[in-house]
Amino acid sequence: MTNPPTNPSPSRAAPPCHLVVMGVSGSGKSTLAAALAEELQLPMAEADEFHPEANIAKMAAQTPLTDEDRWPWLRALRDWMSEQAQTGSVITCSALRRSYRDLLDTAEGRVIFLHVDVDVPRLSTRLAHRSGHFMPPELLESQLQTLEPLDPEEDGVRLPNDTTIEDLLSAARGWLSSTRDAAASADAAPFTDHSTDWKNS
Ligand SMILES: Nc1ncnc2c1ncn2[C@@H]1O[C@H](COP(=O)(O)OP(=O)(O)OP(=O)(O)O)[C@@H](O)[C@H]1O
Ligand SMILES: O=C(O)[C@H](O)[C@@H](O)[C@H](O)[C@H](O)CO
Repeated sequence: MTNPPTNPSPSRAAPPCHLVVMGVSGSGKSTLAAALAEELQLPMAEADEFHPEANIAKMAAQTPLTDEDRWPWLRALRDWMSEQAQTGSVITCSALRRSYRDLLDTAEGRVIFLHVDVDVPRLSTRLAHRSGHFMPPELLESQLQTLEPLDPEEDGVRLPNDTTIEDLLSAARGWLSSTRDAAASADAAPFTDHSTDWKNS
């Protein structure tokens, strides 16, 4: 994870937001989250960094995590998000079930879910070509079975990642701009954008 920016903009007036980049293993969460954190100059954390060693060992041994394995991990992540309430944050977290997202949503500040979604053949290919990651492709089936897509009343959006990473980033920018504009017109912009103009970049 990275530390909060040391020189946050003094003009930051809008309520900060937490962007939870969610989805199954290998969907592209880290790729998107890193790009957004850089553009928005927000602190970023990878949920994998919050797993106890026992969880990592379990997954590496091709055993899916249970709810009981996940609750303490999700609470630790939620607490980190609350610590970033002054700036907002970007985090990667599978957040597969609605109940997991509801827990994360108790962090201080607005919590937005960006669901990175990839069709299964592409996902399998990308995972097969990935190396140096503890998560085995054999757990993909369990990830897909556990995944509960965003409900309409949840604060967030599904972003397909079936083409290029640039397309994914562009879709995320577009949706975040529109939700920012909607919130601004209700006098509650969701976050301060530090890039020059990310709508047109
Ligand atoms: N649009 C894309 N086109 C091609 N490759 C992609 C695309 N998006 C992601 N990838 C690749 O797919 C792999 C998985 O991406 P990434 O690590 O970002 O996923 P993740 O959801 O963070 O995975 P995990 O949860 O298992 O850590 C990486 O090798 C990444 O470079
Ligand atoms: O809820 C889970 O089962 C875990 O978060 C997994 O999704 C992995 O940690 C991650 O995908 C690997 O990077």
